[in-house]
Amino acid sequence: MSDASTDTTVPNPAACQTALHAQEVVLRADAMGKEYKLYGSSGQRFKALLTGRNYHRSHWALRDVTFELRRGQCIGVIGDNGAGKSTLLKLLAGTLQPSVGRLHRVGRVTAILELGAGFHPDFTGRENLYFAGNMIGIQSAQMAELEDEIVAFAGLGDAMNRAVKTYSSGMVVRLAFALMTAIQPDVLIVDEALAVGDQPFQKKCVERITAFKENGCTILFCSHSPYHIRTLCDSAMWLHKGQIEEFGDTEQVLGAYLTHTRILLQEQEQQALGEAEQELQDAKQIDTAKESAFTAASAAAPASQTNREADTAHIISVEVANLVHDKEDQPPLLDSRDLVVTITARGNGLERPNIGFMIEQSKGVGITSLATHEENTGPTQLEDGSWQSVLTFADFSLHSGQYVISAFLFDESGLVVYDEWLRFKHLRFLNPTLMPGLVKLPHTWA
Ligand SMILES: Nc1ncnc2c1ncn2[C@@H]1O[C@H](COP(=O)(O)OP(=O)(O)OP(=O)(O)O)[C@@H](O)[C@H]1O
Repeated sequence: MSDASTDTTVPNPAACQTALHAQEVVLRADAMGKEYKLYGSSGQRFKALLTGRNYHRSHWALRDVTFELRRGQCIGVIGDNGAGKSTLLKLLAGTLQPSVGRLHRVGRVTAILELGAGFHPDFTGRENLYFAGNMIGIQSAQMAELEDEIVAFAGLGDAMNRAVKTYSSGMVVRLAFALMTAIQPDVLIVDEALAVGDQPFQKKCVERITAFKENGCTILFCSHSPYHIRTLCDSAMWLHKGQIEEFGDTEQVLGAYLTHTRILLQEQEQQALGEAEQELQDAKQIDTAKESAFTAASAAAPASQTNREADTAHIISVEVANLVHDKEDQPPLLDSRDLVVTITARGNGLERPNIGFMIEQSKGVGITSLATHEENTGPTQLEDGSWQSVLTFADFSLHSGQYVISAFLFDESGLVVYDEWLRFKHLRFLNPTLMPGLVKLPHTWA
């Protein structure tokens, strides 16, 4: 406990901007650790208080964490559930104190962690800008200048004049994000915030974070999405059981982490081998239900009038050509050498969306993922305004087996996932070969 310290110099952004320069260390953690004391009961906690003796079990959520962040770096933090990511972010944000080690922060650090935590429920949205703004170092005079822009970004209209306790959680999130990012900080700490709010708002959040990055803001970004980390971050940190397992180039760290998760997955699969067949059956039933529900909805109304809101971007259909339902108890057979998948989607206003595709073995081993923004080949707009991509694998090279297809709809930048149909279409493929393995990859012999 004794040697823990947090050293914080803050909120004068203008002064900080001039004081800082590229390559300057804006945040340094030195042998930092966080211990949680776990008591069997409140009685034990009480006894410990009275007697000063230890009645707790120690749980180190983080141990020996040492790293530094330089100005302009964008770091993605990944790790399994319980690896210590949130704990690290809270320590860096200053909402938790380290049990051991030191943390040195320079400049304005803004954390988007527990959105809305600083609002007073009885104050209106507008009053809360001044109230909560004050708590994060924005004085009234400065807030008066920022107010219009924050109100416009939050997009809450007249609700700004209602008490925050009457807001939905989505509205609180909008107000909180708009407020927290009204001033570009030196360090921005974001915990999965891209997953909040509705589609257009998510997009605005991503655009704002990207703009901060381009302006030299240091960003520490925790996400379960390797895609977001790959796209936004130049370095990645893999936390494992409270310690830094790897820290460095995004691709290398993501590669190591994905290998780790694949091994975990395989181990789980081995254990659940017996259950897998059952799952397959269940998944098939869900497919059939989803497909027939969709067919019914489409038959009843044009796509734009199904039970989704017309202005919400979404996938309309995923069709695989040449599937033959030849066996009752098995997924349909691909009766062709080519796999041709047609994905149709409703976009968002005038924006040209992007479309993604993934194929896995039925038991969960990923084979390949593709997306139009990765290959600069966006979908085509149809006469009714929807968007369509047709993906063809000529001479499909997978070996015989059962596979499952997922489809994704992204925004124009590829950073916001508008819709996903996970493990939606199951199929069987027969490709007799004498050789073991999963796929015949393109190759040459010499
Ligand atoms: N307040 C607390 N008291 C006791 N243990 C805690 C507390 N908060 C977190 N922990 C424990 O610390 C460890 C790290 O938790 P943390 O929330 O930082 O992990 P995480 O990587 O963010 O997980 P997830 O991805 O599931 O959000 C976990 O074992 C968790 O159970």
